[in-house]
Amino acid sequence: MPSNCTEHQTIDNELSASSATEGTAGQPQKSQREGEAKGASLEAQRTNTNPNQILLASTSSSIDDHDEDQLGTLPLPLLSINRRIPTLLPRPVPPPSTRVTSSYSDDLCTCSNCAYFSFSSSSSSASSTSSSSSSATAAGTALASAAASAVAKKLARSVTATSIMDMPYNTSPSLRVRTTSLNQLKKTADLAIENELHVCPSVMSEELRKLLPPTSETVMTKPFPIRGERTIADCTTPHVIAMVGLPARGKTFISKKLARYLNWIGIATRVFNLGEYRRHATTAYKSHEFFRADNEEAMAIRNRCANQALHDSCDWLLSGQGSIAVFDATNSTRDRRQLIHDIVVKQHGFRLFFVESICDDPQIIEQNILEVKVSSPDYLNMNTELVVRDFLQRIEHYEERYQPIDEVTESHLSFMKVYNAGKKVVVYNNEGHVESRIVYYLMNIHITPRTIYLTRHGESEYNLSGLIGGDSNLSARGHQYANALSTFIAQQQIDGLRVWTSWMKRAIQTVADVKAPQERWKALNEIDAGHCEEMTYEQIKEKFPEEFKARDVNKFAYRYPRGESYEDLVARLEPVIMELERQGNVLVVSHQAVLRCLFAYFLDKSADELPYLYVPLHTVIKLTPVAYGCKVEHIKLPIDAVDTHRPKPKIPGDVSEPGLDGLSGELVAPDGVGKVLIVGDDVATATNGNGGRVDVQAHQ
Ligand SMILES: O=P(O)(O)OC[C@H]1O[C@@](CO)(OP(=O)(O)O)[C@@H](O)[C@@H]1O
Repeated sequence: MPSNCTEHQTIDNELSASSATEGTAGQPQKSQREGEAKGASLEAQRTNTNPNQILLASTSSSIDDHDEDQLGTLPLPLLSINRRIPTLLPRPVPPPSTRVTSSYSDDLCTCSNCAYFSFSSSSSSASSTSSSSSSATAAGTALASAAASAVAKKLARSVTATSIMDMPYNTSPSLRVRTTSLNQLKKTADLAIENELHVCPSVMSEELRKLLPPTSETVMTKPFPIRGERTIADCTTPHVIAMVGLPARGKTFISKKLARYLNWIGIATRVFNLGEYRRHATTAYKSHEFFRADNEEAMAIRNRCANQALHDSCDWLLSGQGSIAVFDATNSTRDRRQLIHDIVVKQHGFRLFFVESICDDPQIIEQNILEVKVSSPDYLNMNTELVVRDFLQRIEHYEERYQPIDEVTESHLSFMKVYNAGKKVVVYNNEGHVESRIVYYLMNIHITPRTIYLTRHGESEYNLSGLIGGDSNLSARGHQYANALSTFIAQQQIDGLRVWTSWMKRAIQTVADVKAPQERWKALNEIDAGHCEEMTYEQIKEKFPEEFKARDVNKFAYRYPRGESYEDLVARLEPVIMELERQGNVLVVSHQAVLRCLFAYFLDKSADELPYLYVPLHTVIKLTPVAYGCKVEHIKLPIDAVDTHRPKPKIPGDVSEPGLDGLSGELVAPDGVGKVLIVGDDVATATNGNGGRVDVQAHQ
């Protein structure tokens, strides 16, 4: 867009700023190949420096038992009030030469507002540095009139005959609808309003503007921010989520699960578990006596640990490393909560949200003790019965002082109460986007035992020829897998199983014989490779070498021209995860990239690891929730298939390094995620555990 028009310059600047804050915008158009290599490496640097791209793995171990309520009488160490409140997820702004201000920047404006014309590239740097807003010079005007017809022609061409490759790259999936609108636009261009199309977008009618292809500007319309995009001010304020509740009420379960979810959607979150602080500070735990209110020595230790954990949570947020700290402790007295409020809200200006877990169902409590307390380091080598007895006494000590959050006396707090693992939920003073998402997520999770089965479709015709994307049929071996899968599923006798597939033929054909209710999810469709659809990796490298290299540099953030990135996929899959959380037993039949995203959610994998997770064909991944983690079993059904896994090459863009040969019987996943269970020809025998190898990893 010409930038010496004041109006345009403003828009340019906005767009530049917006490009700079978006994780995916700013890729040069085809005509600017010169700058692409540089742009790609800058993009990589830029995304690498975005802390939000690096999902923080929870530092908490599988250890639970943080139920260290405190009296809240000791003052917490004073933290500096003047410390910087971090603007989360800072993103260095790329130099102007690499910015693309707008997808219209190639277009020439003939509107009366503009006195500047340029036939050159879309990069804003040259024009923005050389121009001034008042430079409606006579020369410019003369040039304008001389060029007017050429401009009109060029615009007409660009509107009516824009090839897909000339379309802007920075399209978000949520906006894909606009691509379709372009066709409408082309038709419209033939009609009477052609003249209007020749004006710059800033002076176009709102109606017409809506039909133009998406730009970095329109990325803002995403339903919620994803990694690297902080379009909602609420997300820039650090949050402390403080748990509340008696011991064995599932606080650690909620904390860890919530952190895993938030990290997965791109909000860096870390759990600060008080039990771990206490165990680190002392090995003095001998029995429930430690938690008696009149045990002064122990109480002093507990208070010190609580102070330290809260202090560390705030420090971590202040350091800018993360956005949400989950303070996993009982926080079961009013005084303690007030103290947390004073530190978190009054002193630091952070947001504070309490999540109280209330449970009076003895079965749930007992199950919790048996599942996670028995294996706690507090009870090493202790007989289960003694553990249960000791723990119940520990709970009694807490009950003496426990004050549930009170709507009247603590009306200034924001909180939610979860009763009996989600039977009832109360939300009070809920504020802002982040809290709403937390509430929504916690309303959807449940603790009923169930199993999730993930599998890719059977081998497809495109898999055989190495083509990515498309919508091809199953190969002959793919059909064999479909048969084997239906046999396997039938043998598992899974209660109330539901089958979810993408809309792709290869996925639907794979479950043709599976006897269970089926649902098709468009959200489960494979990553959209845009211009690279139906090409082999070699062809992409040949035709778009810079693009191919850029993907290897940062595969998670890389967005295919007119297609999607893994980052986009995660955003697209959030509703699927939410619904999976609500369901019982589900078989999900989808695709390599999509299943990597789902798998990463369950295994708490970082954005760096996610795009390289090993999800081979003809293998069922069985996920069973256990304690705070997930048991993973890879069950390879005995039908050969090609291996479509392309490991991260040492040199970006290198296709010479071979992937794994799926036929060679490689057992261990290349990235160490899970192991492979090879079942013999007799699926029934092997999967019943009487034959074959069972290699299982539990991920906490
Ligand atoms: O992100 P990468 O590693 O390219 O993997 C995704 C690719 O996997 C493929 C196969 O190469 O998935 P699938 O066969 O499961 O549909 C492609 O369609 C898809 O583009």
